[in-house]
Amino acid sequence: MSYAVKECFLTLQGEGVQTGRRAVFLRFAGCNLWTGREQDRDTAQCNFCDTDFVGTDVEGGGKFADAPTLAQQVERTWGPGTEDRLVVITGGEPMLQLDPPLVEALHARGFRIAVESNGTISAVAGIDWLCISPKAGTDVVQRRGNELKLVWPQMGIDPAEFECWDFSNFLIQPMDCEEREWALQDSIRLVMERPLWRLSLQAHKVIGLP
Ligand SMILES: C[S@@+](CC[C@H](N)C(=O)[O-])C[C@H]1O[C@@H](n2cnc3c(N)ncnc32)[C@H](O)[C@@H]1O
Ligand SMILES: Nc1nc2[nH]cc(C(=O)O)c2c(=O)[nH]1
Ligand code: SF4
Ligand SMILES: [Mg+2]
Repeated sequence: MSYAVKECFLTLQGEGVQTGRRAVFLRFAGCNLWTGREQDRDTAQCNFCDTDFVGTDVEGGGKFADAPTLAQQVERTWGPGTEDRLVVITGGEPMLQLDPPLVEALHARGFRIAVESNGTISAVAGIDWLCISPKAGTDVVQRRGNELKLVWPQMGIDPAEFECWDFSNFLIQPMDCEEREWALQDSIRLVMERPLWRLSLQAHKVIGLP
């Protein structure tokens, strides 16, 4: 299978339990909950997205004919060193494209594979760190993973409904939006009330990394 990649770049993981780790970000183009066009945002199933995932035009992006070619691009982006290699596969929705051959090709090059997914498509086997971020009104089928990261606030979602799902970590991430100060304060309130949850700030935005 070929892969449509928006961008591929080196940065620090800015979200969740792995915050601060050096990682190659592989961002796939396309999502099943929004077209990515601003004129469709209001009617989309997910309408607070902070990411441009349309096209294959940014640094390291493009169409990749097969898994080894794409894994080679990830390896090139990591640079020298074979220790502690980490790739974070995101999007758009990565589970539209991530498949067993790509998992195998990345593992063969010594990468641990982290994935950021909305959970509406079952995750492929072999992922080393799975982050699921549920969106209100969607059918989340992937109810097991390493971290559940809920962007907050979202109308029509009660965090309590996730607490029996099979995750090792539960995170609340304030929504980056016009009302971000209110989103932060309400996230703090929620974590204070429900100590199972931890606050995830988008550290990369604070320190000015992509
Ligand atoms: C751009 S999404 C791509 C991966 C996947 N489609 C998903 O939604 O999990 C990456 C992460 O950013 C989060 N996110 C998106 N928009 C956000 C916003 N405005 N504020 C805070 N987090 C946001 C998502 O919930 C997800 O955890
Ligand atoms: N530095 C950095 N960390 C991130 N963690 C999750 C991201 C995403 O867009 O999926 C992201 C991102 O876009 N940049
Ligand atoms: S599901 Fe993820 S990529 Fe898709 S629109 Fe929502 S936050 Fe953005
Ligand atoms: Mg991002």
